[in-house]
Amino acid sequence: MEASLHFRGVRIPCYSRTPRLMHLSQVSSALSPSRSLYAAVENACRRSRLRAKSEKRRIEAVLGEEEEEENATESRGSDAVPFTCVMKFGGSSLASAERVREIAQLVVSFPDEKPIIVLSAMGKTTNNLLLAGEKAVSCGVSNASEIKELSFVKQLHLRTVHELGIDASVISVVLEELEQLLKGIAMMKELTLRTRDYLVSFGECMSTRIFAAYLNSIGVKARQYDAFDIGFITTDDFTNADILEATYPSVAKRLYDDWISDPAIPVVTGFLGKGWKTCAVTTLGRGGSDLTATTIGKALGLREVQVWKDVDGVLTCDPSICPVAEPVPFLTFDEAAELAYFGAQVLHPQSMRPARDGEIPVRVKNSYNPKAPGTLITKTRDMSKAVLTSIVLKQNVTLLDIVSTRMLGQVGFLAKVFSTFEDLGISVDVVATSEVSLSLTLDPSKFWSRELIQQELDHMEEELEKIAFVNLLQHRSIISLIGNVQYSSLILEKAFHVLRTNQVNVQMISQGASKVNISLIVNDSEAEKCVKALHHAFFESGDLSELVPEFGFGNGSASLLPVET
Ligand SMILES: Nc1ncnc2c1ncn2[C@@H]1O[C@H](COP(=O)(O)OP(=O)(O)O)[C@@H](O)[C@H]1O
Ligand SMILES: N[C@@H](CC(=O)OP(=O)(O)O)C(=O)O
Repeated sequence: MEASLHFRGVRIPCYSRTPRLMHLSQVSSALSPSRSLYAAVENACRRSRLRAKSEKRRIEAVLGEEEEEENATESRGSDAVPFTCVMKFGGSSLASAERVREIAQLVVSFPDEKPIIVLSAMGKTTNNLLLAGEKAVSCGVSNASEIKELSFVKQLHLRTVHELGIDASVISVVLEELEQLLKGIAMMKELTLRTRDYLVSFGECMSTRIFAAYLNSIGVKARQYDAFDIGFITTDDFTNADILEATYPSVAKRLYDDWISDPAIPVVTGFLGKGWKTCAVTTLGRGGSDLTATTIGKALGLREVQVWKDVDGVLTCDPSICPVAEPVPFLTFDEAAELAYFGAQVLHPQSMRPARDGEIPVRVKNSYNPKAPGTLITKTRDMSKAVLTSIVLKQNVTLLDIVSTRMLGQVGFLAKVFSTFEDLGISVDVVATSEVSLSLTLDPSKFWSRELIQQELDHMEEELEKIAFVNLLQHRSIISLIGNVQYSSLILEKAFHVLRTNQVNVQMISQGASKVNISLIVNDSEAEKCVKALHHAFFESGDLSELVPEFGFGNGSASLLPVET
């Protein structure tokens, strides 16, 4: 089993190099300032570092020239690279032939850009493939071809190629293979995580083949790439793989070399990689194409990564909860990462990491409304007039209260608790602690990771009960207030006023040393009501500036909008 450590939904694998280890130490400072907790985190870091070193040696042995290639990439420099940006289009932008046409027009409407295109699967293809796989397990081989979701996927793609006037042969082999795979699953009567990744990969493999063929058919030279064939090397954690450092030089070299020998717009599958030990297709977790895009951006040192969505940028709240949510014009990588970790579906939780490391600006745009300015995510921004940026809701989390069974001052209590989580591979989101007690949240839905099922929760409880009294509370929600924690008193005062008015009792609060996030834990049943009320108070009533003397009076909510640096 691969050793790994989870904090705040972030998996820190043993392969990691410095950036992720640094992230862990940043996370440690986000926790309440308890020495024992720091010690626990430090120990975990040390263990992880040692493992990372040995893994690094193994990877380098496998990949041989990694360092040389890295230097070669650096010396090429961004000026010499024939690409200026990544343009990533998600499933919501690619739901039909008409949308494919519009996206192609959008790509060519920026003549100054030399893009690398990253695509997700069309529409709801990934969900349909997953459902088809689940049905195949129990439907019997002779019925596998008739699975409703398979027919839906087939029809969508065949109709699309037909309507675009391109040859169906670009996807017919892929579709045949897909059907064979479902028959195989039906025969085996099981769907492993590895097979599940292979199954969903057909979505991105088809959308990119169709898009590249369409660009070529309208006279725009394009070349399709499967990410797993061009150097996207990942851990072997199927359904939630991590990109390994070796990916950056490999991908840069392949795209660059191909361009030099035969220039064409690259159209790359998002979401997919190749496990470094198994060599099997892996996926980067749901919504992982954003991460593919920022990885390519960093690999080639590009000017910008654009992620095209179906909303006008990152919004002040999930629009399905608050339809009046407004776009946030500017964000820092830290704010965007926090927003994504804490459940804002608009960005993949890990996607900011390569962008932050490579300092590549990320622009979130609306493919249905390209003129809208969107959200620009950069390393820094002027925070002097920013109070609250966005409210994020993560539902169905589990709250765990742990109280040491020993006396006050017991050495190593927190270290033991955290090593239990490490051993069980359980991800911790929010933590509040005193010397002998600890409250934390776990995310059982973990849609970008394996399921934390009841059995695992029971096992965890059993382990922790060896050293502590444990109280497990399910169906809780984390409301994250992303913004300028310099104004935390103001934010908290207002938030608590709203919650008190709505007769909601906050069960846990965590601000820690994070500069951008205050988390409040409430019951699931009250969560949406709270978010709506908070959004109304912070973003719809427009009087927040009056509470911040240095902002001056009477500026209204507009004065709270961030200013680009
Ligand atoms: N804070 C938020 N800002 C913007 N969109 C959000 C936010 N929270 C949730 N969403 C949802 O995220 C969706 C966009 O993300 P996603 O579906 O992953 O796009 P794509 O599939 O095109 O990559 C939006 O349609 C919106 O409903
Ligand atoms: N198709 C994959 C990967 C992805 O990134 O999708 P989207 O960009 O549509 O969220 C998924 O549905 O998870």
